[in-house]
Amino acid sequence: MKIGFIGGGQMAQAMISGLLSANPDQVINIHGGSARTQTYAQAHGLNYLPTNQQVASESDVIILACLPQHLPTVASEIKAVLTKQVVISVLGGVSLATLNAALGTTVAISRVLPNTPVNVNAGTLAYIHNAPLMAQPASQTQVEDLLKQLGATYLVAETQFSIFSALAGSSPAFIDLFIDAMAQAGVKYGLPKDQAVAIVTQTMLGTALQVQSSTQTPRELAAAVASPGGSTIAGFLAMEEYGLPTAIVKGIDATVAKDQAVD
Ligand SMILES: NC(=O)C1=CN([C@@H]2O[C@H](COP(=O)(O)OP(=O)(O)OC[C@H]3O[C@@H](n4cnc5c(N)ncnc54)[C@H](O)[C@@H]3O)[C@@H](O)[C@H]2O)C=CC1
Ligand SMILES: O=C(O)[C@@H]1CCC=N1
Repeated sequence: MKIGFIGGGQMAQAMISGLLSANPDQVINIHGGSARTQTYAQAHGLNYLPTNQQVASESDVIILACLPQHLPTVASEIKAVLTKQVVISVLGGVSLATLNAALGTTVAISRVLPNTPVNVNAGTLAYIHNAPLMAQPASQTQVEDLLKQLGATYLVAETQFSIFSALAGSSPAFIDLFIDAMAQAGVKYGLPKDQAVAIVTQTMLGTALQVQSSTQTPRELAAAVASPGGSTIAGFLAMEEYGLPTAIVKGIDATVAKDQAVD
């Protein structure tokens, strides 16, 4: 199976890194809007093609990884050569209806929302297939198997894509912000920044594994950390007083609103 990427930016590179780790022999065609994609392709042993149309005609699965605003141009370039290929779109906020209107109503399309940890095969990905793809069980399995190489996959209703995008697609940025803020506090108290980042990251990994394997809720696990009269409850209450939980929900509200405004 040949995979073709249209767009060679952050998300394409993260997916390519994950796909090649899972299968170093994977054939990947690619075209992007700038010369940088060609340089990137050469450095990673990809097959750089001079047009989006060639990527589309020479691939079995086409991954649309350009920006949402590039869709009309890209669709006009590839539409004529779409026959049996399956299209995976990772365009944030762009519905299957819009994709079908741009690419043709008979084209098999999967709308996918990945996140950057796909680059270490630890992504969180939402997917939903359109009717033509639903009518092709073998192609459906092909797409789902491809996505599973990149991380945990969730079949998500289209109405839930915006909140999924905020909680999984955008949240690596929010979590990076949290890690960095904690590490800054570490620096304030004399730790070297890299050591502080390593300590916070390891703690986050451990906590995530604990939440995943526990029957207790995150609130209950937090309560177990906060010894009566101890230091944790003092910090916890100060974070609440300064609005950390509200700030997070407001951030998610803004993220969802922006995503919903794309289509
Ligand atoms: N970065 C992320 O964490 C996530 C991104 N996405 C989606 O992935 C898509 C790409 O986002 P990023 O990689 O972050 O942006 P980016 O700006 O890093 O990459 C965009 C790419 O599209 C290319 N491009 C521009 N015009 C083109 C054209 N006419 N034909 C082919 N390629 C063209 C650019 O050269 C660039 O390589 C977006 O639709 C975004 O919503 C989805 C989930 C997460
Ligand atoms: O920022 C964005 O628009 C994309 C969608 C989710 C993550 N990155």
